[in-house]
Amino acid sequence: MEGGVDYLADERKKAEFDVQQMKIVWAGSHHTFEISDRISKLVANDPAFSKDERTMLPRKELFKNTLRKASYAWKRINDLHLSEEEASQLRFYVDEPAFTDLHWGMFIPAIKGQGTDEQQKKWLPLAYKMQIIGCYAQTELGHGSNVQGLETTATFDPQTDEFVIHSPTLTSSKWWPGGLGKVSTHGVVYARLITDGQEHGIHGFIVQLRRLEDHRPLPGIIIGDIGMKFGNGAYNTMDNGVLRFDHVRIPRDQMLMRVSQVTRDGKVVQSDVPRQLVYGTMVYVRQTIVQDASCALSRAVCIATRYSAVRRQFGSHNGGPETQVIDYKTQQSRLFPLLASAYAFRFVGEWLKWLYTDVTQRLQANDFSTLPEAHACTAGLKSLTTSVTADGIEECRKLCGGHGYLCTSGLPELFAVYVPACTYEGDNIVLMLQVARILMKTVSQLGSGKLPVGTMAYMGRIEHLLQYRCNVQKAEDWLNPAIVLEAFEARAARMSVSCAKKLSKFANPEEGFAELSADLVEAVVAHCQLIVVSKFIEKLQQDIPGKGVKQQLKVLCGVYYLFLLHKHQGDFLATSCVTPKQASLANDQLRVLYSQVRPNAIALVDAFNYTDHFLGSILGRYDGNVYPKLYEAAWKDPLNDSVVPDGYHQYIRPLLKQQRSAKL
Ligand SMILES: CCCCC/C=C\C/C=C\C/C=C\C/C=C\C/C=C\C=C\C(=O)SCCNC(=O)CCNC(=O)[C@H](O)C(C)(C)COP(=O)(O)OP(=O)(O)OC[C@H]1O[C@@H](n2cnc3c(N)ncnc32)[C@H](O)[C@@H]1OP(=O)(O)O
Ligand SMILES: Cc1cc2nc3c(=O)[nH]c(=O)nc-3n(C[C@H](O)[C@H](O)[C@H](O)COP(=O)(O)OP(=O)(O)OC[C@H]3O[C@@H](n4cnc5c(N)ncnc54)[C@H](O)[C@@H]3O)c2cc1C
Repeated sequence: MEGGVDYLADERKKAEFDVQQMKIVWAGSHHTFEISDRISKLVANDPAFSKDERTMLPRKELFKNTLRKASYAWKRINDLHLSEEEASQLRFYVDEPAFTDLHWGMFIPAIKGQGTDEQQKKWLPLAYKMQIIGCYAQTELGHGSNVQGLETTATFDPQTDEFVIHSPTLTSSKWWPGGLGKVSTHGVVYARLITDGQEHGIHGFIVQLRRLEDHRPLPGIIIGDIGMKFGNGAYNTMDNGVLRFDHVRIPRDQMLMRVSQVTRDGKVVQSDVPRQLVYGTMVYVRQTIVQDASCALSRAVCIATRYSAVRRQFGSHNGGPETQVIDYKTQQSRLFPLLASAYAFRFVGEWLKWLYTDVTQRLQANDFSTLPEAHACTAGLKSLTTSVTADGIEECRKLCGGHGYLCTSGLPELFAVYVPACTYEGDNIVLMLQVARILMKTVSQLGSGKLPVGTMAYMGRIEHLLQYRCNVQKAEDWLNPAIVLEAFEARAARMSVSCAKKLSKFANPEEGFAELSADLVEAVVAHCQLIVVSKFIEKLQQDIPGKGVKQQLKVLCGVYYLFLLHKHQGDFLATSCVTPKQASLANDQLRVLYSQVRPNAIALVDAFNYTDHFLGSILGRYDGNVYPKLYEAAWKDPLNDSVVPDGYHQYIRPLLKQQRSAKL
């Protein structure tokens, strides 16, 4: 803090809860708090990880700088003997998308999830020591969402006991894989398996792409970067790549064979593992993306909240200070639901991590019963949380007025880095439609004796939910979690049943599904919002120590669900889950909750425990010392290196001269 002055000190004094305890709730445990606190400071205090110039660097320099940081991070991880958890925190706080994200986040998980024990034994030690660097090469120029439509082929040659990997068309070129363009030595490449002239669907293959000696592509491989992406700096630190194969041969044992095996004589043997496990890495990453959504959103909210307390506009009385913009009700009604959503996504992410761990343990014991639930929850929640977060970051930029548009606010880069999350790991609409299929299947099975399970269990009470009438009579009734849950359950169930009824009128169900897809997506949103609300409410049933901490979380939970109710009141009214009067009472209660958040707002964002380095934002500085730092930063722009700009003599002077002579 400059001169030790904390311009937000008065705001911090207003807090009605124990911020230190809230930091632990946010981190998930004492243990994770301690690690994230220590590692974030370690990164922040190391000048090698500085990120000042990122938005101004040309691509080549930017990329080289990322390589430098990634290699230095790896050195620190080894020198300090960091655990896997600490190492992943270090990469997180370095806060620069890099090939290492794909190596650790997809290449290794793909081998772990789809490789046999033998394959894992061979490849994982090399990958763990980074003696090979891997990417996840699935998407092609012509096909991304439709995985079954991929064109790359892997044809078994029984003569040599090899697969021949080939790109038969331009559209079969691999296109997008991160880390592929310039760095990866290996990839898990997804291709159509062909043996004896027969097709056997999409499978993963470990393919070496570059020579380990000099990094040149292996024969038959064309490889490069796909070009600049949205924004300055941002995701351009990543070498998303293009890759073509011209009959590249790999040994048979490099097909990932947990799901199916190809024998020496070219027979395909299915194990008792479901074929959907080929998609398992995506389920894993979608789960991590839900956790990341709370990080990205909380970061934007932290910047917008601190700046809203610093910024003043209008309302000065007798020469006194103007009003802090955070005190405007409109500012609160845009900002506080995002603050509440950040907490909501944190808790649903925590729960999803638990669900995923549970599913993984079951899979290891050959119990595949919970795989559809894992697919539905990861697909639906990935879509919901990334869409809200991407929109939320942009809303935070607007909440910061003009200064939010400056790169030094940190928000443009955060948005540019974050927004592809709505597309990668499954386009959000495509994933919602996957959940819609599962919802419609669940509704169609009601009454068959097969009880819905997991997050669909509420559908088992369909008779009751179809008859439900909300009995809210006064605004405070909306603070009762049981009432809220039932209203959200009834809305989701009724929207699904309504879609199912409409679907049943179509002779061809696929045609009906396509025709009704926009309605189905709305039903899925209602279902996913119910999951988030219910997991927030479940969190509040836990023992949460610390003065006022649980109370603050209750307020945020109320803001989260009442804001949703207000925003989607069309759904609630159309399905007769609430009356117009009850919807209006919900909004009254929401305003009361906003005023309860107000004194705690700064402390609630301090609880994220972000360093100024990680936030990367002058507007979001911990000390609130915004104006001098903005002023100082402007002078560092390369345009200000000279008083008279380059190009003056060539372009400005002749222009001015011409104007003068025209006047004369
Ligand atoms: C400066 C600021 C810095 C700030 C930084 C801040 C924040 C950073 C934030 C986040 C970063 C976090 C992480 C980053 C990580 C990654 C980004 C980088 C990499 C991205 C990688 C990728 O994108 S990899 C490619 C991903 N591709 C996809 O997701 C494709 C989507 N398509 C599909 O999944 C499928 O094709 C499909 C599901 C849409 C359809 O498949 P198909 O086989 O045709 O399925 P059917 O519809 O016929 O269904 C068959 C049955 O299978 C079931 N099923 C489908 N999928 C799954 C599954 N995954 N698991 C289990 N089961 C599945 C389906 O339900 C059907 O079941 P039934 O037969 O029972 O009906
Ligand atoms: C930054 C970034 C990093 C990536 N990293 C990787 C990586 O490491 N490895 C990798 O393999 N891939 C990667 N990808 C690719 C990514 O997974 C795909 O782009 C993504 O799955 C979306 O597929 P698509 O591009 O084919 O979109 P499309 O499917 O072509 O989508 C275009 C539009 O069509 C709509 N649409 C498509 N199908 C339907 C349907 N059935 N019904 C209704 N609407 C539909 C979509 O909603 C969207 O609006 C990355 C992408 C990005 C942007």
